[in-house]
Amino acid sequence: MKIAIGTKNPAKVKAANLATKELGGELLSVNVPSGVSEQPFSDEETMDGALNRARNALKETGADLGIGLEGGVVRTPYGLFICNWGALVTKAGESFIAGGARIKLPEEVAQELFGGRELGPVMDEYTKKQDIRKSEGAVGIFSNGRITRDRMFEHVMELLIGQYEYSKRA
Ligand SMILES: O=P(O)(O)OP(=O)(O)OP(=O)(O)OC[C@H]1O[C@@H](n2cnc3c(O)ncnc32)[C@H](O)[C@@H]1O
Ligand SMILES: [Mg+2]
Repeated sequence: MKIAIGTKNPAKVKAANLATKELGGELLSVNVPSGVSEQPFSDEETMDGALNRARNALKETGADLGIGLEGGVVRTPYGLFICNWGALVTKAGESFIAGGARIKLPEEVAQELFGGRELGPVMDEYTKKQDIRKSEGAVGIFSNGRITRDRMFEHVMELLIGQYEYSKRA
């Protein structure tokens, strides 16, 4: 079985390794367009991004399964929260979707996003570190390291793999 993930981001690829561990086969990673803005601003847009990445990864590689993981933000009455969505699509055209953990962004970070900036560079500036999005992520920083971005996406992967398995049960 060939499984393709639509990104080269190491935090996402690390999480996607769970698919080959659980289902067997090999993992391919390819950079594909998400078809949504660089900084998705709603659940719907972030879900679309995840699905597009999964479908594009499948198309690009001819794999059996395609995976897309996408990060975004959502406005709530309690502030701006990060949101995360994953999609798994099969060659036969089935698709599964699952969501990940949410955590509120500090007001000063949220203001930068409302100003049109992307979370990735804003987080690097805020933490004075480089490429936070490829390691612990905003979720790791603001949860004091308890839930890192790869672990958060691993949880999404468990939900995707589980739904796929459930659909195949005898
Ligand atoms: O290479 P890709 O797969 O695009 O990985 P990415 O880190 O850019 O991830 P997304 O496109 O899914 O995320 C959309 C935007 O939100 C940023 N982002 C999302 N989650 C983040 C996190 O946990 N920490 C830092 N930046 C994050 C990210 O850098 C983008 O600007
Ligand atoms: Mg991106």
